[in-house]
This record gives sequence, structure tokens and C-alpha cells, in this order.
Amino acid sequence: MSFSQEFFTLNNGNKIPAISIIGTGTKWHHGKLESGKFSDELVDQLQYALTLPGIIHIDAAEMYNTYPEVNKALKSTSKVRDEIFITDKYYSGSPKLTENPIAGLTKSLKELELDYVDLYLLHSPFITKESCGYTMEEAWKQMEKLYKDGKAKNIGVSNFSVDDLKRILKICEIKPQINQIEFNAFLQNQTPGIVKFCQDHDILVEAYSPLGPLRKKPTDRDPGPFYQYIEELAKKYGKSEGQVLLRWVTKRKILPITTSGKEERIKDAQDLFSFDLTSEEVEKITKLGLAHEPSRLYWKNNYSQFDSESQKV
Ligand SMILES: NC(=O)C1=CN([C@@H]2O[C@H](COP(=O)(O)OP(=O)(O)OC[C@H]3O[C@@H](n4cnc5c(N)ncnc54)[C@H](OP(=O)(O)O)[C@@H]3O)[C@@H](O)[C@H]2O)C=CC1
Repeated sequence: MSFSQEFFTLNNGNKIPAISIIGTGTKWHHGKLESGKFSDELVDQLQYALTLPGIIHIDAAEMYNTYPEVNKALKSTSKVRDEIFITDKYYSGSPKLTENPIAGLTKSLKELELDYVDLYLLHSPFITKESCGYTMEEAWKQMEKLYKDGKAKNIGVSNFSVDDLKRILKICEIKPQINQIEFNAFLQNQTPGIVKFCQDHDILVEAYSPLGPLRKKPTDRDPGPFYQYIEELAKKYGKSEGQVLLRWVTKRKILPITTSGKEERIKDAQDLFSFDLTSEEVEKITKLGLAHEPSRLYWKNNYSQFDSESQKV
């Protein structure tokens, strides 16, 4: 069957490939203080991803320490720049890695040997005058400058709550295009009401950890109705369980960001639009997921307090 790709349209009219098939954090990241480490395996996966058809969406970040791998893969691909969509993120935690978002993107563009990134995000909302030397609002003004200067074709945030977004919306000249958060069937709101708020304000939600449920799948007992249904759909469509869950994310109008050390899984993710789920199937996955206990994998110190509310939509 011929390859087809889907896109989301952002609030500035730009298009973004509807899945990022290779995140360079989680299983790959070297930790913010572990500079000098290099993963040949990640380079291999990136190089493989870049041989697949369509626009390849790579998710990177300052805190992952994986720019050298991304740079090596970009140098060796025959894909032209327009066939690659690169996300980068400014790390605003403590200690800072670079002085501010402008300094951060200037440094990463140099390390990646690029003129621009397709999307630049504030990695977290934990930005205060005391910890960073500037407020969240001042950080956003820097993001807007990077956008206007053409260094970032789109700008956004990550791990922002409704209250964090309201602060940005109050002062922004350019609205965030994206909020990248943890989202999967077992965590349908990273923070209370966040998905609906973003969708009501035309801010595209990106989901990291979209395959969280598979990583939690019990192997020593009957996994229960959620997993049985995913297995049933995988069989019906001749797809993997991972593809069913990723497709469900896109049907919720959310962009999944996945990664894998296995070529087959990277290929399956890029081939996500070769099948579709019906609206009844989407609804049933949503409901069975909501009936499952919440499961949070990242930013637990900051957001575990919202676990019981995460399954309310
Ligand atoms: N903004 C933020 O704060 C954050 C952003 N991210 C971004 O999102 C990207 C993806 O996040 P991640 O949580 O890893 O994404 P996923 O939920 O897609 O998980 C990917 C992992 O799931 C495993 N997996 C895939 N299929 C199966 C299966 N059938 N059974 C069991 N395990 C399976 C893979 O293992 P295998 O390699 O063996 O295939 C891989 O380790 C990161 O790399 C990063 O770029 C992530 C966290 C936080």
C-alpha cells in the first residue's frame, strides 16, 4: 500500500507531521550533567528513521544531551531540510544549562548545525525570577523574539498547566502553538482540565509517553478489559498494539511523540495512517482507559498530587 502521512494545522497556519516517531529523551537521554556521552544506537535509530518515507519529526531537548547524535544523523541523511521537522526545548530547571531561551537556542542551533528549528518549547513552567533571573512571562517574550527572527518556525511550551497557560495568554503577542505534556489512556489529563483548555484555545497538545499503558501491561495474569480490547483491535486491523494506541492519540486530536530502540516499531509509527479507528472504537478506548487507575511516569514530584483528577475529562 502506498504511504500516506497526516498533519495537524497549528494556530499560526503552519503544518506539523501528526506524529513524532523518534524522541531523543527518555530511554536515550544522558542526563543533564553527563556531557561527553554518545550513543551509537541512537544515531542508528535516527539514521534509520530518516530513511523512511515522509517528513520525519524528531523530538530533541537541551536537557537530553543528545545533540551530537542528532547532528551526526542529520549530516548523513539524504533527506532535505524540508523533509525533517525538528523540535527543541529550552531547559528552564535548576541549574540552568544556558542563560536564557535566546542563548539556549543559539547554542543548540550551533551544535546541530542548523539555521532554525521547526518548533522550540519551554521545557517546563518552573521559571521564576529567583531561580532563573527572569519570569515565565519574560521567558515567553524571548520565545517570541526567536519566532520573529525566524530561528524557531513555531513556538510553544511543555508541562504547562491551565494556570501557567493563562499567564502566557495574558501577555503574549504570539500564542503558544503547542503544549507538550504526558498523555495516554491511563493519564488523560497531566494536570486538571489541561487537554480541554488547550483544545478550546487552539493550542495543539503533544503527548509524550503515549505508550505508557503497554509498558505497564501485566504479563503474569489476565491483563483486563483495556488490554483485551487493544489486542482485539490490533488483530482486527492487522496492526501492532502500539499502533492502535498511537492512532487513538491522533484521533483524540493530539500528536503522539514516541521512540524505540527497535527499527520495526519506528517504521510502524511512521506508517500510522495506513489504518483508521472508528469513532466508537476511539470512545471505547477512552472509556476503558479512564476506568483504569491513573499511571504517571514523568514529572511525578511536580504533578502526582493531581493523579486522582487525571482521569476526569
Ligand atoms: N517534555 C517532556 O517533559 C518529556 C518529553 N518526552 C519526549 O517524548 C519522547 C517519547 O517518550 P516515551 O515516554 O519514551 O514514549 P513512549 O510512550 O512511546 O514509550 C517508548 C518506550 O516504549 C517501549 N515500547 C514500545 N512498544 C512497546 C510494547 N509493545 N511493549 C512494551 N514497551 C514498548 C519502547 O521500548 P523499545 O525501545 O524496546 O521499543 C520505548 O522504550 C521522549 O524520547 C522525549 O523526546 C518524554 C518525557 C518527558
